[in-house]
Amino acid sequence: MTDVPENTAPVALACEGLRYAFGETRAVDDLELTVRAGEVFGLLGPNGAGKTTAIRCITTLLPVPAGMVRVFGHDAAKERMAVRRLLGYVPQQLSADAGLTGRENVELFARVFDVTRRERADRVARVLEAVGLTAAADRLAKTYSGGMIRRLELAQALVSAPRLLMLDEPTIGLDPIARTSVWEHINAVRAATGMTVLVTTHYMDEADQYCDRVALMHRGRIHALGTPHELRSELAERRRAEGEADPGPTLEDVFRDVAGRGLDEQGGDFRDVRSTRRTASRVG
Ligand SMILES: Nc1ncnc2c1ncn2[C@@H]1O[C@H](COP(=O)(O)OP(=O)(O)OP(=O)(O)O)[C@@H](O)[C@H]1O
Repeated sequence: MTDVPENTAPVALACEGLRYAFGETRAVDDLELTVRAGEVFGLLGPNGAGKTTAIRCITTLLPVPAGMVRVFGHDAAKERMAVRRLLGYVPQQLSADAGLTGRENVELFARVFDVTRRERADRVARVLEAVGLTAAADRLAKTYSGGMIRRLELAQALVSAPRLLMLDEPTIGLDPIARTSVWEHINAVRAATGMTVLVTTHYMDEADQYCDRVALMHRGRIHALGTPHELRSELAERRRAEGEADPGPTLEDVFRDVAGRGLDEQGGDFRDVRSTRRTASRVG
């Protein structure tokens, strides 16, 4: 499905016919996606849908063997460094070093991203403040809770002042209070900077609450796309037409409707995701 939203903001991310296969497995299969500048865009889908693979292609960690990925007009296959400079990325795996303090962790990223020496201390202090870690900045990361680790990783990704922030399951394994806190910090930075956010999550309630638009991905492709409200309304409408009395479908109902039986076949159900992030428990 090609998406050209009415939103006239510049295109932050465009994937056209993106494909990536691991041997016989087509992890990403003709992916078409347009994310506008300033959006919080949710890429949803069951385990194995291809979300992480797509993110790795966009972040240039995997090549783009077929199709096109553009980040603010830069071709991810041909202009890898230009794309990397525009991106912040928080992967599913742990990216913070438990043996360093919060501040040292962020400083490391600032150096990797060539933040000038003159700017560095100030920039590091600002992102630590933006994620609510100023008071804990000089404690070792191994003393942090899972939620603090996630916010530290957010600070690491923010220190290069990215225009597109990519978050792969930023709240997995966190308690509801920590989840809310992570989202509040993401939203505050987005409001302050106009940054675009692409996020994957298995939590439909979060997607509904915090994403401007969502795409439901299944077997490498986008099967539904719109605002959470639009997707819920479409399903409600369809169910009414079929004579089904429905109190109002949730985004989870939409997800089940789209993915259908495929979920069971794959053995992956977003509600059954128990793959609690190792990082938080290991370090937190
Ligand atoms: N390194 C790899 N080698 C072989 N197959 C892989 C590899 N990484 C992913 N795959 C396969 O590619 C498909 C897409 O996986 P991917 O991790 O992108 O899905 P996902 O939507 O991010 O899943 P999850 O929600 O569990 O993170 C799956 O069938 C997966 O088994």
